[in-house]
Amino acid sequence: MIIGVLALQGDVREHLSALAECDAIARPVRRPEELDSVDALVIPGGESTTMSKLAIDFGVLEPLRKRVAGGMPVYGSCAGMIMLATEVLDGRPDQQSLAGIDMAVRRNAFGRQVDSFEGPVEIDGIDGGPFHAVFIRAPWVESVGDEVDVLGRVTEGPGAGRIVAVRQRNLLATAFHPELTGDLRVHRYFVEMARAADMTEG
Ligand SMILES: NC(=O)CC[C@H](N)C(=O)O
Repeated sequence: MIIGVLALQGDVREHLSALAECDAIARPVRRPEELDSVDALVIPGGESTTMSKLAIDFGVLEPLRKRVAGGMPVYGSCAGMIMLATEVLDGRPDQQSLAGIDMAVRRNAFGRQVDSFEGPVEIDGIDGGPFHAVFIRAPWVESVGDEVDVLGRVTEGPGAGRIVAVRQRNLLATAFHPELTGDLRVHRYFVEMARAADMTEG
């Protein structure tokens, strides 16, 4: 099983090394044929408006939408979470998303008060205590549909109570950046998700 990291823009290298540390085979994905050769995908943090524009330029937006709709396991962090949402609030009018997770996310939601902050986030299904979550011009999830599992919320500071980790079937998203803190638990969780999906597909 090979996990791709969407490498149009953003913190690609950090995700590749986190996945390697989880003993997963990982490689960057930019073009449709590279997407065809992976079984699962990580969409990194960065800037969702730029990423969506580059996805169109590289001809990979529609292929990505098809893979997401077809059940490929995807993990999106921060800008990646925005890319996975069905609805983007405070987005650019021409911003495109992959419409995988039935949720409305608000871009730069915490940023009205502070650019970045760090705090503890407990994630359902991941043991070992709360994450030290790093939020950088992060979105939060404003609302979710019935099929979405809320996995984590901010517990303190600006936006306490806001949803910042969700899962819908094979799609996982966090508003924070576990690839920046050396805590591999979210990546391990995703690698397990991807392996389980790979097994059921045969
Ligand atoms: N760290 C991040 O990924 C920031 C996300 C960025 N604010 C966006 O709108 O895409």
